[in-house]
Amino acid sequence: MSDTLTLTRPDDWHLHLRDEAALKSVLPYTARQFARAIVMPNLRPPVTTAAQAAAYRERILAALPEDGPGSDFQPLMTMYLTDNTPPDEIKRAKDAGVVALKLYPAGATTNSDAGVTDIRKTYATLEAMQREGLLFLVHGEVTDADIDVFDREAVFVDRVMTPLRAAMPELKVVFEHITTKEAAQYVTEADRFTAATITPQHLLYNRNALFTGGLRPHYYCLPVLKREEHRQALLKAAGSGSPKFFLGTDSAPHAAQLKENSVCGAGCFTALSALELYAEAFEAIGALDKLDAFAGHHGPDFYGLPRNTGTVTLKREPWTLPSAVPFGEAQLKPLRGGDTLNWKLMA
Ligand SMILES: NC(=O)N[C@@H](CC(=O)O)C(=O)O
Ligand SMILES: [Zn+2]
Ligand SMILES: [Zn+2]
Repeated sequence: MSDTLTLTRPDDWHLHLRDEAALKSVLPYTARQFARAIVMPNLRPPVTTAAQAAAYRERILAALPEDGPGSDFQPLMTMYLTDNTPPDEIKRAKDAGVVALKLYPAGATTNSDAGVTDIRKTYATLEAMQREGLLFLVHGEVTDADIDVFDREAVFVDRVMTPLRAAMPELKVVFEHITTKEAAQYVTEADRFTAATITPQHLLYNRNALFTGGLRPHYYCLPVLKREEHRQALLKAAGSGSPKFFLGTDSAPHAAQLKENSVCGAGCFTALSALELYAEAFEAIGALDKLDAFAGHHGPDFYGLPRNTGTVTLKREPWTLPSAVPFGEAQLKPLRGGDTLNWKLMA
């Protein structure tokens, strides 16, 4: 049993950085752990144009430390797809360095009001993306009122993913933050144009974590945690070594007072200890040797980007995760805050 784990410098392929003071508070945590991250566009208002994405990238770069660790962090920008994103915006997006567009089914999650009401309305724009080589990142849940919250992802596979793949076979699609055995199986069996990200919380917890000793808002994210059989399927997929599965934390900060509220916002904040949490999950299934490729190879390979050079080191060294950190004027409570973690990322 090794006490040191050396990994290719990893990237986070699904991240929420927010904006302004919140951005300044959370960015250093990710910049310390990851070389690059795919930055989600669900700001208020959402990042729907190439110009907005370019401006957001400048605000992120301006919030980075000037030198030292994390100063070379690279944000990879995305745009928020709406029913009305014009196909000719895709060329402008590509020229502005945008790498992907994001599907939020209207009403599915945090800041998704401007999301897509019917994916068929966006097909002309998706065709332009397929042509230009931009990726399509999907929050894979249907939002129909008659579908049980726990079934939203499995129903999405049948109703949206399957027809989408048939209509747009060479569009690279990332099924984001998968949570079910149905999604894991779909991606496993799909061709090389389909991949998925998996979060640390969906590898470490099943839905019991939401209710242990009372309602636990900091474990609430979307798609919501599922039954143990689904967690097992995700662990199997992540630990399989398949290049279709890669790291995407979905670290999604919400002020503590909005999590610990009568209506709790969806999102788990994990940026502070992301690699440590993944190491814990991979170790639990005896797959630590698969973490390097999951965290550092499969993502850039699928996106068609170079792998990072350099390495990071995790040591088996217990440390206590802070129970809260500043978040602009507010406070932010990390998932597992106050707990002792067994792995520690070395500076
Ligand atoms: N995952 C979440 O629970 N929340 C994300 C949105 C998302 O990724 O769906 C957020 O922006 O807070
Ligand atoms: Zn999402
Ligand atoms: Zn997300």
